[in-house]
Amino acid sequence: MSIAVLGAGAFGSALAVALATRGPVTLWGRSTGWGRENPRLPGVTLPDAVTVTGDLPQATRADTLLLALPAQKLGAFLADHAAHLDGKTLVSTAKGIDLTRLTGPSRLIASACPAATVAVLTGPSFAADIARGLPTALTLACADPGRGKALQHALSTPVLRLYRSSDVTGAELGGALKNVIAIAAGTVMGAGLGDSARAAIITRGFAEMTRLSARLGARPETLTGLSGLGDLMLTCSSVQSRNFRFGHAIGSGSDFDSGTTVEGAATARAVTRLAAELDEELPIAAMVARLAQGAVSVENAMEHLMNRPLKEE
Ligand SMILES: NC(=O)c1ccc[n+]([C@@H]2O[C@H](COP(=O)([O-])OP(=O)(O)OC[C@H]3O[C@@H](n4cnc5c(N)ncnc54)[C@H](O)[C@@H]3O)[C@@H](O)[C@H]2O)c1
Ligand SMILES: O=P(O)(O)OC[C@H](O)CO
Repeated sequence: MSIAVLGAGAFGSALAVALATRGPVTLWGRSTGWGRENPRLPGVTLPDAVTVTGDLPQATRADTLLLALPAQKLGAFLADHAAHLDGKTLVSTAKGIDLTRLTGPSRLIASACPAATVAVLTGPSFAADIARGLPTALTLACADPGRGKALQHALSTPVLRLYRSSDVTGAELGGALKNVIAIAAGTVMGAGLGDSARAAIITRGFAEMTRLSARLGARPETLTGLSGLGDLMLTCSSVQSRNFRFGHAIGSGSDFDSGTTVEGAATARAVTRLAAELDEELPIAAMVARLAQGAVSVENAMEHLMNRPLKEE
């Protein structure tokens, strides 16, 4: 299997570093003038086995392409480059729901590249941890069991352990939705509301994740696996998380660099629209969407969530 990573941000670069321990990897990016150390992944020198290129036709000669672009950029990228991508094995690593089409990456890929094999690589993993070779376990989801097994073996390393799933919908929803709840958890901590409040928001957020995912056809056990609960735990508890830090800035009224990729902000809006279409109530996600747009104060958001009608758990 020949492998290229498309998207030379923090995660694409980290995956290239990890997979280069197994053999040659091509890393494609729009701008690659930074040489062997990507500013999005500071302190990491790309090994010789990684070929960095800005030439997409060259990169897409590989049969397996890992798509490491932000979710809101993926649709346009696929539309622009479908001729180079269709027919390949395309593995999405994006954790978000497209705001215009209200679908996850797998359906975006399938509609732009109908002859491609689609897979999703997701789960608890900070780019910096993967690049440093720290032990990490992820989910590799592919509807085709044979192809899924081949990918699982080709993309695992002694420190990057992949579990296989055929539930593509569940795997990608877990990764997208946990980012929304991480913003909520960060907001709680930034506002100084305490660890108990964070536990409550994570737990009730997870209930929203499982409810929406079930409506969209995900298997419940996928949500309790690495791609759902596992990633939720990581992202809601670490300042390494950009979604958590974004929420923390909202809660504490601090500035936040708008150039940072924060998938949960747009995904909260997408989820709110999706929930309305499905007549499903997701109060935390809805509040995150409003907080992220500055449409409600933290105080009013918390008051609203705490004073909803009392209900059964
Ligand atoms: N960073 C992590 O720890 C991590 C871990 C797991 C999954 N992810 C997921 O990976 C995805 C990418 O995140 P990241 O951390 O690499 O973000 P990043 O901000 O570090 O990098 C994004 C990259 O995408 C490129 N890009 C944006 N639009 C593009 C386009 N139209 N064409 C080509 N390139 C384009 C940018 O130039 C940039 O290099 C996100 O969905 C994220 O949730 C990230
Ligand atoms: O930095 P974040 O919040 O985008 O999280 C990165 C990964 O998704 C964690 O698994």
